[in-house]
Order: sequence, then structure tokens, then C-alpha cells
Amino acid sequence: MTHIPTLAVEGLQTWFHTKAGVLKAVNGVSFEVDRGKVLGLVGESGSGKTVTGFSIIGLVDPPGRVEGGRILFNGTDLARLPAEELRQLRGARIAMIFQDPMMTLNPVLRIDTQMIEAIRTHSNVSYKKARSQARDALGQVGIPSPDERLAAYPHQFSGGMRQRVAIAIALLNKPDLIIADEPTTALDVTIQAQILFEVQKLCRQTGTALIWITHDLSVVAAIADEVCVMYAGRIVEQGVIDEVLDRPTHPYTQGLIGSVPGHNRPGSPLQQIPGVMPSLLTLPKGCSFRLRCRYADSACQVEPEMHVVANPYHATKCWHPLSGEVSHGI
Ligand SMILES: Nc1ncnc2c1ncn2[C@@H]1O[C@H](COP(=O)(O)OP(=O)(O)OP(=O)(O)O)[C@@H](O)[C@H]1O
Repeated sequence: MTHIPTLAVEGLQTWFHTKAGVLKAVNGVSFEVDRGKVLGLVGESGSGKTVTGFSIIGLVDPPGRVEGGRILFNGTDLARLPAEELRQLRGARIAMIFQDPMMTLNPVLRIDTQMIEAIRTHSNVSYKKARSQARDALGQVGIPSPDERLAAYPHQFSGGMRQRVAIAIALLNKPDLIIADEPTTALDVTIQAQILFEVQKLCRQTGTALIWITHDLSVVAAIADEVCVMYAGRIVEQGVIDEVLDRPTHPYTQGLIGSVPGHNRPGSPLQQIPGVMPSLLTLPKGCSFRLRCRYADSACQVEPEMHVVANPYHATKCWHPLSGEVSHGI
């Protein structure tokens, strides 16, 4: 029997029909994520990471629209699912964690009210059982004295603790898939590391597939099994995390790694990728990175196909893949 991954995104295209023209925010993106695995989606601001996450969960609003591709969740295409069925999957089988926990939390309701409702909407358990599940969930994400904290309102938590509550809510119904969009970016580095570790552990325990969206390669290195590097609405390189970080083949990935502090000798200057990302309204013909790429030549005026360059899985969308190991401190 063929293996069906938790999520298989195939050739996803999500475009915004703006007054200035068609903005191709996601332009033919494909990846898979399986039970208990973590996929890091990394790229600079505006590369299409959030729109990819929103497309999967059905939260793209007009003038945006999923134009093409398939979003296979346990084999069912979410892109073609009626809105009501998709709504039912959200919160039950698929959850999202946002950068701002107040996207999840209701400021005027106590935490216990919110958590118990989240549990009882999707499963037929008593109030008492739901309350005890809620208390356990707070404990699992490292909230001290969870019994007492259940009665608190969101504003009575610190930023880090509030995000932990939002994460506990996302994990409540043991979803098959969680999409986390920069949930730790606003937090202190130590708290960020604790939260990454806890979420990864819980997802492995429950078999939840996790997509972690970030612009920070060190976060991806800490949490992900596989990584997709996004640039201008496309994935330009993807594969097993150590393969991609140690032997990046796409000049953009090399540039990203070079711009992380501590990538080589201490004290050496950071390398910035010269130039800026092209407008998604007027993408250049061929490889979208070619105008910033020092290896670009006439071949790059044709869009390269994603092709496998190594095993364990490692694929690149470049006509001139680089080879060799890079030193980095990520
Ligand atoms: N509602 C919208 N209308 C028009 N364009 C949009 C809309 N939402 C997003 N976009 C555009 O889609 C592109 C991709 O945005 P997206 O938020 O996915 O990037 P990102 O990689 O997540 O960046 P960031 O890290 O800054 O959130 C951007 O050019 C953005 O301006």
C-alpha cells in the first residue's frame, strides 16, 4: 500500500488580485510533512511563508485565492473541500499558532472557559474531564501551578506564558497537523529555546506533523527534521535539515546561511545578500533569484526544475548547484 503523508502540498499557487496586478505570493510550492515530523519553512520577509500556511488552513481572504495545486491532508484535497468541512477540521485535526497569541485567545474570557470550550466543541467529554485535560495541557507546556492559572485572564500572563497558553490550546485535541507562524519570534532567546523544545517533544509524542514558519535559520536548525527555503513565492531548496545547512546548493540558501551571525570565524563581518527580492507583481523570467545571483548566466532565464542532488533527501531549484560543505555556527 502506498504511504499517505499527513500533508502533501503539490504545486500550490496562491495569488492576490490587486489593483496593481496579479501578485503571485505562492507560485508552485510542493512539500510533504509526516506524522511526528517537523518541517521548517524559512525565507526572508515577503517570500510567501505565511500565505502558504494560510492557504493550507483555508484562511486566505479576497483578493487572495488558491489558484492551483493540491493540498492533500491525509489524502483529502483541502483546496476542494467545502468551507464548512474545512472549518470543522480547523481546531480539531489542524491547528494554527500565530506570532501574536491574542489571535488565538479571547481577552475577555478566562483561560479555563476558552480551553474547555475548545475541547468540548470537538469531543464529547464532561466539563470536569475537559477541565482536567486543560490543566494537564497547561502543565505540559511548562506553565507553573496550572490549576490556579486556569482561572486567569490572558492579560494576567507574561508574553511568553501567553504564547504557551496559545500553544497548549493548539495541542489540546491532539491535531494531526499544526502550522506555527513565527510563534517565538517576539520572545526572549532562552524562552524561545524552551518553547521550541517542548513543542517538538509534544508533537513527537502525539504524532502531530508540525510546520514551523520562521525567517530564522537557527530556529529551523533547533526544531526541524526537514527544511524548505522559500524565495519570492517559490521553494528554491529543500531537504533533510543537516544536508541543507551543511551542504547548501542554492546560492540563496548559501547567502541566508552567510547572513547568520557566527557562520564562520568569530568577529568576521556578516555577509549580506546584495540587492532586494523582486516584486511579486513583476517577477523576472526564469529563476527568480537570478538578478541577485553571482553565478547567473543565460541558462537562468529559463526557470529551473526542482531536482534531487543528494540522498538523504536534498533537492534544489538551480541550474548551477554549488557543492561542498560550508562552515556555520547555526
Ligand atoms: N491581503 C493581501 N493582499 C495583497 N498582498 C498580500 C496580502 N497578504 C499578503 N500579501 C503579499 O504576499 C506576499 C507574501 O507575503 P507573506 O506574508 O506570505 O510573506 P512572509 O514570507 O510570511 O513574510 P513575513 O515574514 O514578513 O510575514 C507579500 O508580497 C505580501 O505583500
